[in-house]
Amino acid sequence: MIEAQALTKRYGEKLAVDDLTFTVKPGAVTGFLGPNGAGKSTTIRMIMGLDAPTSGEVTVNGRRYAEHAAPLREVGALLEARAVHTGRSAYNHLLALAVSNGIPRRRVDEVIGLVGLDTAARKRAGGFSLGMGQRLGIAAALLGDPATLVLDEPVNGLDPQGILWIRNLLRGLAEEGRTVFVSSHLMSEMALTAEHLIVVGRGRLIADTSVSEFIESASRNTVRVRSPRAAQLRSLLTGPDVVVTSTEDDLLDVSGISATEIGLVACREQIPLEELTPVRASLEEAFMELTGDAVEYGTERQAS
Ligand SMILES: Nc1ncnc2c1ncn2[C@@H]1O[C@H](COP(=O)(O)OP(=O)(O)OP(=O)(O)O)[C@@H](O)[C@H]1O
Repeated sequence: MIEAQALTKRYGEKLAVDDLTFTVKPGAVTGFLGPNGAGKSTTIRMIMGLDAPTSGEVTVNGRRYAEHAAPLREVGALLEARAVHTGRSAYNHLLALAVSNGIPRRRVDEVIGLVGLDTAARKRAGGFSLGMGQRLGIAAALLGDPATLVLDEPVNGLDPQGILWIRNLLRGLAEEGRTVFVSSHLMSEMALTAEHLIVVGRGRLIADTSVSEFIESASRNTVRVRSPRAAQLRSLLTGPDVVVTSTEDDLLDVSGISATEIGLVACREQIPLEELTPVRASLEEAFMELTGDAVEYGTERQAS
């Protein structure tokens, strides 16, 4: 559990984090979203005790980071999305961390297995690809078997397999009952990984909502329908909320009625369909809409 209470960080004139209050609960992946410069990394650094708040506070599992006797056992973090540059093998890197934190040696083998680095563990970590470096970083975060995990932009620069792997891993860790807090500026990725979202802009809280609520509220979902008898189908799609637009003779963009209902109407009237696609592409747009003011405000302020 992570609890921020009126958390504020000022760097000179710059208010990087502005009065943030939120709770990150166990048992779910919570996405921490915001445009560049929104204050995500600063917030994460304060969670991890790497930066002191100007005012307010943030606790992990009920205490400030520095107050934990064995912080690595409470919270694990992946702070930088790049490979570890080290002459040590992955195994020795993890072993050194374990030894200096009083973590038993057998846990090193466990985390290596967990992140799938078995065959590479004895190789020099400096030669790792970005994806392997991420796995090693996550192994280090998991070393103390912490109840809470914090990851700053873990999918940056990863290929699709790497992204899928991280997504499944984070979900699995949340299913085990852990608190998983993961920052990103990619709404689409978070929609697939997280159940809950905390959205910030210009250091301020913009939204604290479930992903499903966010998707529901995110502009109207549409259905793309292609049919050689589009005009006839269009005349049959009626209802108080139904809006149909058309950019091509055989193409309809329909909102206010589900793909299933459209399919049933077409079937009943024996109208052939060549395409029937629910379009949920407005997520990224909705995120831009939500954070747009915050970004514009930032530009204005910086310009003045
Ligand atoms: N040490 C620092 N000194 C001065 N300003 C800082 C410092 N660290 C961050 N800032 C400023 O605080 C604001 C928030 O930065 P932060 O890195 O936390 O944002 P972010 O949401 O993580 O952005 P990004 O997605 O680009 O990483 C930015 O305007 C940044 O320039």
